[in-house]
Amino acid sequence: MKRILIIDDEVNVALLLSKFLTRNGFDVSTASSGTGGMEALKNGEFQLVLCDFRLEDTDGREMLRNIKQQYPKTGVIIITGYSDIKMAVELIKMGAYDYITKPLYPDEILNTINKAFETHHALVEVDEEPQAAIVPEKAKASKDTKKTVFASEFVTGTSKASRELARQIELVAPTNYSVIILGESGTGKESVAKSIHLNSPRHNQPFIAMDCGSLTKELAASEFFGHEKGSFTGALYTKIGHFEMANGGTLFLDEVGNLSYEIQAALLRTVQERKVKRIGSTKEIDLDVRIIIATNENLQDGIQKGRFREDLYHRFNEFSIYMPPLRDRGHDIILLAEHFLKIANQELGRNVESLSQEVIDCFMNYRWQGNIRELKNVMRRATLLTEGNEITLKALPLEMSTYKLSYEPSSHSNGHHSSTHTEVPEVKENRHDLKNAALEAEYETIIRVLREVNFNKTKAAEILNIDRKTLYNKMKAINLK
Ligand SMILES: Nc1ncnc2c1ncn2[C@@H]1O[C@H](COP(=O)(O)OP(=O)(O)OP(=O)(O)O)[C@@H](O)[C@H]1O
Repeated sequence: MKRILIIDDEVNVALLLSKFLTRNGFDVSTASSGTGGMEALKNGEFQLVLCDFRLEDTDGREMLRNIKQQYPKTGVIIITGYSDIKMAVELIKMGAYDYITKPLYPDEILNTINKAFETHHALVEVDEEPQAAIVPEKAKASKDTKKTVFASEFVTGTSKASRELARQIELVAPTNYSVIILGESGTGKESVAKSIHLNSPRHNQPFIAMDCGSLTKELAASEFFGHEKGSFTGALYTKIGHFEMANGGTLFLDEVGNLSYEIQAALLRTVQERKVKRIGSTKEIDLDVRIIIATNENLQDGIQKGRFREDLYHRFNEFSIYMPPLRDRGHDIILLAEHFLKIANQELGRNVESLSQEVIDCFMNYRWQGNIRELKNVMRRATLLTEGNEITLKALPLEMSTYKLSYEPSSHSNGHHSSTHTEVPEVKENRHDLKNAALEAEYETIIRVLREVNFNKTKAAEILNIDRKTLYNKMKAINLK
């Protein structure tokens, strides 16, 4: 029998909770003070303690500390009077399994308790395994590697905006809060979602990213909830949905603003009930998934126009993070550029060392509509095009060189400004010139294909459907040979 101890000095609350949990099959005892609670723990074995944060003789923090010290295997859920993210972080860091806020909703309590028991059960099993010492170590090593690899790929930045972003990630990561990440395309929303996951207690569970922007109405339900073989025409195999895949971990939903109203309703139901059923199945699967969503449009606007459900928005919006556009991240632009230069050097077997002052000026003043993703592409391409040690304006896309003509170099331009104009490739100032656009597209395609085939020109020519000689000529024309 699963044993629970409720510690609450509001006797009526304790009694009601006790009755409700007993009806649901638990063996429940109650205590009305901290001292009484510790006494009860001494006399009986409890797997779980539900403890009110405010007690007459002590508080939840103190109780948690004592219980964790004396009964480390006992799970603790704290009941608090109000939702306070700082406190949630602190309690979870101290080892609380979770916390519930008042007013108490029976379903929510039961869900949290059931989840806690599942985890508790798993822990006991690991402890009792003969190779217990090896299993957790292995698990720890792999999750630590994941974290380390990600940390080496993620540039935190030093600008005010980046420091604030880092602070918010640190604050929300350890909790179970749903998070909305708002920001322009390419600002790093998915990277931040991953960072939250990897810094949360779920870090060794799956992180599943789902691009809702590309989902058709027909496919969406299947993608979210999965389906059984034969449940509709075309369902040739059983498919596991993204909710199920992410179970225990984090589900990241990108571009949620594009989901149809029906799917939004189904999503809300699943999130509320914490259960999922594959299409064509009657079996309900319990879910424990943290949801992080991203959008580059204003969801409030979607709500007003009746395109996005307000209840779903509030369900997701337990915490929101605003991603700064790259152009507002000051010197981070250069830190990121240098980071991408290092990666491109490794990928392309190059040894390009730095950016010229003109390139730095251009980067600091450019609009970066594609944000970090655009910078990453620009750096990859510039590294490929650079023969010497330093990336110069010549290696930047036409669009950027043209853009350069419209900005005033910043004060740290080092006096090299006058020479830059001779280095700028011949481009028309009209950015919408169709010929430029066509050239640009051709350029991008050639580089992409060359990379895909590891710079094998015969293969590249085949894919591009041109003869080798034409490819050579084109490569020469764009400085690639
Ligand atoms: N802080 C960072 N450090 C290094 N690379 C980053 C960082 N943030 C984002 N990137 C890289 O920039 C690219 C775009 O990032 P990401 O996909 O997270 O952006 P996004 O805002 O989710 O984009 P979209 O709106 O198009 O879905 C990715 O290749 C990612 O690896």
